[in-house]
Formats: sequence, C-alpha cells, structure tokens
Amino acid sequence: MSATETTPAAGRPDAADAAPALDVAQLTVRYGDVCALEDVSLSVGPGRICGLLGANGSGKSSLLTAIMGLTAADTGGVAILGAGPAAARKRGLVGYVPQAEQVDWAFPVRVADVVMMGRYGRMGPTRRPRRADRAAVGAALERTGLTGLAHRRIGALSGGQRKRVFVARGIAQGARVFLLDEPFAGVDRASEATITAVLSAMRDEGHTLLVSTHDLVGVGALCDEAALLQRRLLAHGPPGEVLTPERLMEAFGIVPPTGGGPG
Ligand SMILES: Nc1ncnc2c1ncn2[C@@H]1O[C@H](COP(=O)(O)OP(=O)(O)OP(=O)(O)O)[C@@H](O)[C@H]1O
Repeated sequence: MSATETTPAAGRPDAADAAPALDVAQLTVRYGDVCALEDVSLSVGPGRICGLLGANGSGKSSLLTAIMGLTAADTGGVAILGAGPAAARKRGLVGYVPQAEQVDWAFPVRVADVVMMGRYGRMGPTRRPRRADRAAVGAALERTGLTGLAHRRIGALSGGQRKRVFVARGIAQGARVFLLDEPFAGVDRASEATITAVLSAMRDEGHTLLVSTHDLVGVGALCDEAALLQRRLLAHGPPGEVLTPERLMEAFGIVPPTGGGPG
C-alpha cells in the first residue's frame, strides 16, 4: 500500500463540520531533490467548489495527481468519500480533468469514445457498452454542450471543447468528486461560460470540486472557498479572507489583479 492509500484519522481539529468528501492529510510529495508539496492538509465538503491557487511550480498539479494516486506521496494520506485514491478510481468516485499538456491529442479517438471511457469501470472485460452506458454518455455530452461534436476526433477540438470532454467523461462515470487542472486555461469565452455553468450546477447537486486556476478574478464568483498553495498550504477558507494582498504577495511575489476583491 502506498502512502496515498492511507485514510487520514478522523476528528482532526481542521476537519469540516460535515464529513469531507475530499480529505488530504499531511501530504508530502517529492520528485528526487525537489519537494513539490510539504505537509499539506486540505478538506473539502460535499457541495463545495474549492479554487486551488498558487504561482507556477507551487504544487497545484502535484496535489491533484497525488489525490488521484497518479503521483506517489512520500508521506500523508488521501481519502475520497472515505476511500483511498486507487479504490476511489476503481469505484468511479473521482473524475479528473488534466492539464492539456498531459494528453496526447494526436491519439485517434473520438469525443464520444473518451466520454465512454468513464463507463469502463461498469462494463465487463469486453467493454461492450449497454443501453445505460450509451444513455449516460449521451446525457453527459448534452450537459456539456458537446452533442454535435460526439463523432469528432479530440485532436480537432478547441481548448475549451477538450476540457469539456473530460468533464463529460467524469459526469458519465458518475463521479462525486472532481479534480480540474486549470479548466479555464486556453479556453474561449463560450467554453468558459459553459464550463462555469456546468461546474456550478454540479456543486448545487452536491458534488465536490477542486479546481486549480490562475484566474484570481473568477475565483470569487465560482468558488465557495479558496486554497492558496506555495509548496505548503498558505491559507484555506472563504476567497475574500484567503486572497488578501499580504497573502497574494507571499504566494506570487506580487499582488495580481483580483478584479476589485474576490468573495
Ligand atoms: N515529474 C516531475 N519531476 C520532477 N519535478 C517535477 C515533476 N513534476 C513537477 N515537478 C516540480 O515540482 C514542483 C511543483 O510542480 P507542479 O507542476 O505541481 O506545480 P504547479 O503549481 O501545477 O505549476 P504550474 O502552474 O506551472 O502548472 C515544481 O518545482 C516542478 O518543477
């Protein structure tokens, strides 16, 4: 069992009142000599969107991939609805929208095929889709505004459409917790509006979303809470309390524009 497979102890002083859907406890991740995350603890409750902010290299992607169990943790634990990362993936509890660079867009696969991958955990070894699988994929495509693009190759999509494909995969999968790595980066306005609407609706349905973003202006509008990362977790709470000029200076070395104050 890897360090990320352990479940954090219940009753930690920083635990949310409601049982957290996502619970990261004292997570440390190293790549050789580089310490990407140090002793990070973060809990996010059901029906919450948490914006994950930090400068380039602050560890945002490492946190998301460690939660997924794709990056090994040195120490610490992750629980997704009480399950470790591997079990949560196997049970389809967690959906992951990777950064664009992490995907081979030349791979000859169509939009509906990628979304159908979200159903693989429910299919037998033959991976033959049943009616329920096709219906779930159709509903996820419709919800993300991709119905008309179902048969298009993913390599032919715009940046925003690509992000929506992975959101649709998580929806088809029936995930309860979503990890999104910069879903608004390189995204056109129409896709940004669609993604924002879909994420907000998912939150309203009780899903839990951890969204890494550079968009300080958008955080206050979309997110219920913000987490500021700089290898360590600098702050976590309501956006208006977390994104203070002092903390932004600490995290970014400058005070980036926040559009008149988030939250
Ligand atoms: N596979 C890897 N091997 C070695 N070092 C890595 C690896 N992945 C990330 N790092 C290093 O770990 C640190 C955190 O990187 P990470 O990508 O998690 O940060 P980030 O906040 O997501 O950055 P960005 O906003 O630029 O995507 C950085 O110093 C980075 O260079």
